[in-house]
Amino acid sequence: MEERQVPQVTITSDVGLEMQQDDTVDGKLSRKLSSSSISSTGSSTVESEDDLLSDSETKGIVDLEHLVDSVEAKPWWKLKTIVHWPFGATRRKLNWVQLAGHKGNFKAAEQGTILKKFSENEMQCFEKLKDDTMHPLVPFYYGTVEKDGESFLHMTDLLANFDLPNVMDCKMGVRTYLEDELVRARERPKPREDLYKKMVEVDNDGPTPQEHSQRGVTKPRYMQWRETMSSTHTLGFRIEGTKKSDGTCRTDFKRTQSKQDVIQVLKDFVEGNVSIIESYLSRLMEIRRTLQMSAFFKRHEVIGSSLLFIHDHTGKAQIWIIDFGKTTALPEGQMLKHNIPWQEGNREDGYLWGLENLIHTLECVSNEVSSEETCCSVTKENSQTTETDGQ
Ligand SMILES: Nc1ncnc2c1ncn2[C@@H]1O[C@H](COP(=O)(O)OP(=O)(O)OP(=O)(O)O)[C@@H](O)[C@H]1O
Ligand SMILES: O=P(O)(O)O[C@@H]1[C@H](O)[C@H](O)[C@@H](OP(=O)(O)O)[C@H](OP(=O)(O)O)[C@H]1O
Repeated sequence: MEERQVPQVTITSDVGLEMQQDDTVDGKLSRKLSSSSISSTGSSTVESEDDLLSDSETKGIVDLEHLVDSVEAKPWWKLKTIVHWPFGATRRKLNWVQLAGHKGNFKAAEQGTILKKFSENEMQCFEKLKDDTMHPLVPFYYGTVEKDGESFLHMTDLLANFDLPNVMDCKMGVRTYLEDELVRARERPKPREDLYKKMVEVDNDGPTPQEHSQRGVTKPRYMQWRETMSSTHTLGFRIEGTKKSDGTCRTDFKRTQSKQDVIQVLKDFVEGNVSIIESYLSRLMEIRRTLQMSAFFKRHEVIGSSLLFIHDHTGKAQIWIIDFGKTTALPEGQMLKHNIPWQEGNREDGYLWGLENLIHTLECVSNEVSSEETCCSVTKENSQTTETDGQ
């Protein structure tokens, strides 16, 4: 698969953002996304499908606009829920990568924090998560901030404590759209040309003859196609993107479907480092334990949420649960199992089933890497024996 150089984005607290390389995202010129492309913030539930635009250039290294005018200048925002705000900021550098989602959704903030475009739904999730066992698994949430009528969610930048981090976004669950979206599309089908184009780019045989002739596909149809093309359908998770410390960034995993293909991507991501794999495995098991105990998790349909894997050369490896834009509360008294098949109406998301498969897939990576190491050391020993024999 194609690998692209990642432009280094340097963010400083006093001078804002400096691009050290060219302003490209996945090899194309980055551009501002239409403000209507905010469906990931949860607002798609109230918009008709044709109000939404999509952007195939949304993933990769992003030009994070810094909203702080200067360290000395009076900050423009109004903190609604202040937990902690380190105003005595010092100059810092940050290489930031956005592996999924919509471009323009994130802004740089001070000292290890970022701002994400406000979504009422996600905000409510963060508020509820404060009192849940899942709290240590999600970015720390500081509250909302406002600027010129635009609101943001202020949270920990999970990359901040890593040195040249390797990052991977893994979208969890067997379903990536809300049941509501399906109902709306059925009542008022709105074929979208942008989604049609994205589909054709990957597979010209993807659209039906009718979709070809109208040059449009509906959102759920596109999302379902994405699920079946990738491992979402078969494994309950899919890799959205990876960025490695050497600067290579890959977001072209739309056809990464088989377990063996996923193993290959994971292996490449961890570069055969057994200790990193072990750290990730133990964190995944901790996540599984925590989710099984979480009241929040039981009472929410978790759609489109990702596990963000981060490790660096120091051996530090961690995973967090991110993106609650489409995580929605169930009616009072209803609970989900998260590991049974989805049937329209039951709102099951297959999250725990996907997590189980992800753990198993990573264990396969561990086994493969270990057996390659054993195989290598046996080969080495043999060649040493041969060399000695030959002397
Ligand atoms: N707290 C964080 N710290 C560091 N990186 C983050 C954080 N939150 C998100 N990211 C980066 O941004 C990407 C997109 O995040 P997220 O999924 O929250 O955005 P989104 O626009 O809601 O996405 P989608 O449209 O898929 O719902 C992630 O893949 C990750 O690379
Ligand atoms: O990964 P792709 O192939 O680029 O497809 C996008 C991806 O599935 C996003 O998760 C989705 O946003 P939501 O999760 O917010 O629905 C977006 O919908 P959109 O085009 O309506 O924004 C899709 O276009």
